[in-house]
Amino acid sequence: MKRVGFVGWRGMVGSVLMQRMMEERDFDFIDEPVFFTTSQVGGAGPDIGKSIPALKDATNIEELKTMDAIISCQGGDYTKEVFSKLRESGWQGYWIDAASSLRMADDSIIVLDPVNRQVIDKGLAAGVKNFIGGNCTVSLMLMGLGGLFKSGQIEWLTSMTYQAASGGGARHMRELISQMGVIHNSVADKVDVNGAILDIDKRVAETIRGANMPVDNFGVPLAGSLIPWIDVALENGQSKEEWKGFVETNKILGRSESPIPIDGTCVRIGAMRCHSQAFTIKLKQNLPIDEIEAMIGEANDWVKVVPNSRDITAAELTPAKVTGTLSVPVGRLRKMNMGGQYLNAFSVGDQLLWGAAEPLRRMLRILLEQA
Ligand SMILES: NC(=O)C1=CN([C@@H]2O[C@H](COP(=O)(O)OP(=O)(O)OC[C@H]3O[C@@H](n4cnc5c(N)ncnc54)[C@H](OP(=O)(O)O)[C@@H]3O)[C@@H](O)[C@H]2O)C=CC1
Ligand SMILES: N[C@@H](CC(=O)OP(=O)(O)O)C(=O)O
Repeated sequence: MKRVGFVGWRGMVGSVLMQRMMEERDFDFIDEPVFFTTSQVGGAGPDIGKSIPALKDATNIEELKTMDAIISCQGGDYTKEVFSKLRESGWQGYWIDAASSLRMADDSIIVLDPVNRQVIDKGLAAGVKNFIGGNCTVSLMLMGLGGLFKSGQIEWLTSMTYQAASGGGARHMRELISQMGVIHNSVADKVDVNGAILDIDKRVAETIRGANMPVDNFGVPLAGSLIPWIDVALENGQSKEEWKGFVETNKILGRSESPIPIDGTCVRIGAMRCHSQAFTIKLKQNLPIDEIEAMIGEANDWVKVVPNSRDITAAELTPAKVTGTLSVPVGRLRKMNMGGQYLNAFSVGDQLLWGAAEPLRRMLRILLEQA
């Protein structure tokens, strides 16, 4: 692969992508990395340990056309503005994208190679050129429960999510921290000197509801609260985030013709960058728990079964533990009161790594290694 273009490399997802590409020495496989920008044309690109040209205009189709592959973490608006013009110009290169805009298009594949490498390979052989990263909750669910999906044991599944602030972008992460600070400041004189808890609680509640809470990005307080709605509303009452759980999962698994029913409620909580999910899984058979644990744990190198005991769960199955790592722990595995075919599970994963940047990085690497 001679020339690879990078768009959106300095954003939050793009920065994690750059970090991972450096760690894995992916740039060693690229003859000419070219960095683009929508705002800093002519400026300096990132330090990747080899010389690169000055930043190029990410909307210049003639420049983009000279790339063998382009990887974009710039966002859906950019993709909508540039992608079709680029294809209409006759460009035949590979397009790898973090944005959701092209995910459900017939000529694109949603990439998560530890789960759907066969779908990717088949697509490459058939000449598919568009490879899109999946929604973060979907990718993290499949990294965690991939073994159960692969075994064909899932009849249906619900996912109740606990999604981090980072899913909204960097400004949302900052706002969550500011909200936490405003809350603490409102009771600092009482909380640190053992003040009466009901007075503290009253002032905290007033602060959370008050005009001083910074809510420009979330629209409402998240710290000390939660938001049981992510993304826009659909006519059937689902949020778009909930809709993605069904359509994207089945597309990734290559079973859009005979889809597995999946639904749930997506909730924003005050974690920084780890999404957690609680699952109710209806199995096709009453399998023993140790068999289920083996299926889950053997599916890929990153999933880790956490024993269903309190201390290990509290230590291992949390955003605090997982953040910044590629590990995807799955725990709380137990049969439910509804019967032996009903399995409870809980997973945690970093939504900027497996949820966003890592599947893109690995797709680029697949292309680089086959070139
Ligand atoms: N956030 C998430 O969890 C996920 C996001 N995605 C997709 O990735 C896209 C990008 O998301 P995200 O990385 O959060 O977006 P960011 O807002 O962090 O970055 C997007 C672009 O904003 C520009 N920008 C302007 N000011 C700054 C600044 N101070 N620092 C860095 N960049 C700046 C950069 O473009 P330029 O250099 O051209 O100015 C950058 O590439 C999303 O729109 C979405 O489609 C996908 C999965 C998860
Ligand atoms: N919607 C996700 C983040 C995201 O960017 O999703 P998508 O790539 O499907 O637009 C969240 O808020 O947590």
